[in-house]
Parts: sequence; C-alpha cells; structure tokens
Amino acid sequence: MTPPSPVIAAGSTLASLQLRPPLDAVDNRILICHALGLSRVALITQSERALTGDEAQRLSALLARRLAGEPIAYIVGQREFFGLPFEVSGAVLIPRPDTELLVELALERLAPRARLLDMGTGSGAIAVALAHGRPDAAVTALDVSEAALAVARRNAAANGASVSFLRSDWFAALDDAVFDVIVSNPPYIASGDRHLSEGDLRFEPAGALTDHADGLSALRRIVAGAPRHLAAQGWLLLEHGYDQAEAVRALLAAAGYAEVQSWRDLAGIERASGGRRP
Ligand SMILES: C[S@@+](CC[C@H](N)C(=O)[O-])C[C@H]1O[C@@H](n2cnc3c(N)ncnc32)[C@H](O)[C@@H]1O
Repeated sequence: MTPPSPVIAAGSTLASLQLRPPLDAVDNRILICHALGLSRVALITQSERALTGDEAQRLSALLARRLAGEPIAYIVGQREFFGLPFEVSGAVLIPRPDTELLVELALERLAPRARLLDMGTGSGAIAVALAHGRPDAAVTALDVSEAALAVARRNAAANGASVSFLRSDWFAALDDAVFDVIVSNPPYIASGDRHLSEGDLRFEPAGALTDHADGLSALRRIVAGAPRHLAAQGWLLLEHGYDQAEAVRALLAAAGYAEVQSWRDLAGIERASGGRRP
C-alpha cells in the first residue's frame, strides 16, 4: 500500500496533526515539537493553534524522512540514555536501552576513585553515564572514529561529565595504561547478517554495527588485549548479541579470566558477559 502523502496543509491544527496516520501519536508528537520548537506542555496548551505555511513545510520534510525509515533519534538529533540526554548523528550508534545493563554492571564494580575504560564509546553513552553517576571515577573512553569522538566530547560537556577521550584502534594508543574496569559494546553483528539491511540499522554507521567478519572478531581482540590493561582483580564487561553469550564465555574462559559469567537484560536474554583479570 502507498503511504499517505507527507504533505501537511498550512492551517492544520496541532490537535489534528497528532492523530494523523501513518505515524503513531508518540512519533507525531516528537516531530511536531521538534519542527515547531515546542515543549510537550505547549503542544497541549496550544492544541487549537493552526500551522503557518513555513511550519507546515518544515513538518512535512521531517515526516517524509520518518516515512523513509530514518530513526526518529537521528531526525531530532537526540536520544535519552540512563536518564541523560545524548546528541546523536549519523556518526554514532543510537544508544540502546539494552546497553544500560552494562552501565549498571560497571557501577556495581566501581570502587572509590576507580579507573574505568570504555572501548568503542560512540556517542559516549556508557562513559558519560558512568562519569555522571560516579564523578570520583577516572573515566577514559576511546573510539577509532574521530567523528564519533566529536559527538561524545559534546555529550560529556553537555552532561557535565568528566571523561578523557582518545582516538585508538582498540588498545593501540593506550601505551601501558591500567584500569580497574574495562567495558565495551563493540560491533558484533556478522557481515551479511540480514538485520544490517533492515530498520534503523540501515541508517547507523556500519563500523559501529559489524566487525565485517563473523561477529566475534572485535570481541576476540578485546578479550585477548584487556588483561595487559586490567589491574589485579579488574573486570572486563562486554555487551554482545542475543545468541553470542556462550561463545563469549568460551573466549573469556580460554583466555583464563576468573568468575566468567553472563547477565540477562530486562527481556531475560543474556546480553552481557564478563570476567576478572586472569
Ligand atoms: C556498537 S557501537 C557502541 C557505541 C556506544 N558505546 C554505545 O554503546 O552506544 C561500537 C563502537 O565501536 C567503535 N569501533 C569500531 N571499531 C573500532 C576499533 N577498531 N577501535 C575502537 N573503536 C572501534 C565504533 O566506531 C562504534 O562507535
């Protein structure tokens, strides 16, 4: 079926636009607020206000992008993660609620003034959430993408979080730095996986999603390289795909990590695994 035209008529009231298919009321509300620079409260109090010609054009353009499948977070340039606002652009993965599990696991393991490293920081979501929640911690975050690091630096500044950022191909630029906790949500989708050409993933940076191999190659490199940068008893905590927990535990066990285990997300799926320095 052809989707209804995204062209919005000048003179439409805000109330009528919120119920306009094919988007649901939440998406409509977010796009209207963004196009018109209105708060949610203003949308309610000004429900009978009619759109000007300029506003109708702006909203039509946003709606067309959404109907073409672009994630709403990229359209409005923002996504919430761990209760904090994060700028997002096509240079970074949109932070997922699933990844909050990794933040919680790290928070449980951070001793006072602990040193933490976030590998493949993207928007900075994990590092900024941790530095915001634990200002006493010394948080370092790295990424191979300079464009992602620029977004992450702005997110740290906007959220008042102190994070040291570093451009690095995994451990390459770390010298002999040592951390008490290393966390990573690396690219773990295998090349050729059909999900890469579906939904939001079509719009996200390929380098954030896939390792261009079997899905485990970045995880292998991190598991192998982390011991040299972990303090005694230090934790390595990794996010991975819904079907990779067994494989990641096997990698950790083969590398000699202690207390190897996996943790389930809110849907009951093992989405994070880790262990202590061998
Ligand atoms: C799945 S995204 C995670 C982003 C963010 N940490 C999050 O959880 O929302 C993976 C990140 O790893 C980065 N990355 C990919 N290859 C890398 C490499 N060789 N060295 C460092 N970072 C890398 C990507 O640029 C991307 O930002």
